[in-house]
Formats: sequence, C-alpha cells, structure tokens
Amino acid sequence: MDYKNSYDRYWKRFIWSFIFAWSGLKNAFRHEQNIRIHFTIGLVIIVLSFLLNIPLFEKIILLLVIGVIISLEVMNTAIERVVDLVTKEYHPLARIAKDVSAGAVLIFSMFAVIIGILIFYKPVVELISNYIW
Ligand SMILES: Nc1ncnc2c1ncn2[C@@H]1O[C@H](COP(=O)(O)OP(=O)(O)OP(=O)(O)O)[C@@H](O)[C@H]1O
Repeated sequence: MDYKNSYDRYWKRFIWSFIFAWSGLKNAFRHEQNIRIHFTIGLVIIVLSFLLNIPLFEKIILLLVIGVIISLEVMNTAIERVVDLVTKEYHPLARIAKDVSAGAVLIFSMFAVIIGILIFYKPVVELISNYIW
C-alpha cells in the first residue's frame, strides 16, 4: 500500500510539474513581446521550409534552432523576473544580470540567422532564378 501511495504521489508530482510549467509559459508568452516575435518568426520559418521543400534533416535543424531560441527567451524572462524580485532599485549587478542574460539570447539568435541563411540561400536563389527565367 505504501508503494501504491508513493507511486500516486510520484505521478501527481509529475503531472503537476507540467501544469506549473504550462502556466509559466502562458505567463511569459502573454508578457514578453520578444517571445511572441520569436514564436511568430519560428512559425513562418517552418511554413517556408515546407513551401520550399527543404530536406527533412535541415527541417530538423530548423526546429532545433527555433526550440533553443524560444527556450533561451523563456529562461531570460525568468532571470529578469528574479532580478526584479531582488531589487526594484537601480543596481549595477541587476543591470549586468539582465544584460548578460539578454546577451545569451542575442548570441544564439546571430548563429540562428547564419544557419537560416545557409539552409535557405540555395532554395531561395533557385526559386528566384526559376521565376525570372
Ligand atoms: N534594477 C535595475 N538596475 C539596473 N539596471 C536595470 C535594472 N532593471 C533593468 N535595468 C536595465 O534596463 C534594461 C531594460 O530592463 P527592463 O527590465 O525594463 O527590460 P527587459 O530586461 O528587456 O525586460 P522586459 O522584457 O520585461 O521589458 C536592462 O537590460 C538593464 O540594462
């Protein structure tokens, strides 16, 4: 019976952790413009990858990159909230924490742009040349 109880507790905790995570995502999506922008760009990229017949392996890379960027944005939001919780006053460490956290998103976004150009360059050039000739 003890085993049964702890099993139930384990699954309840597991399910509740998803509910809490979903609630955090809803909050971040509602309040963070950058997350909405990255989400929209991600959707556009996925639709374009189907329209331009991008190979499956490259589609998987694009999905991975989009997932990492949105996750980084969510993590950046969490750091911003913790900093705001610690101090509402101006503090050089608060500035550094927020700026460094935003810097992490910026670095990956720049690599994402390079990956996007490498993947889309050839199909887009082919599409344009087919359209012109
Ligand atoms: N408590 C603080 N002390 C010092 N500088 C701060 C503080 N809070 C914010 N800043 C600076 O202001 C910038 C903008 O911060 P703010 O929290 O307004 O926007 P954000 O970090 O982009 O968050 P949000 O996306 O919610 O607007 C930060 O990147 C940081 O440089």
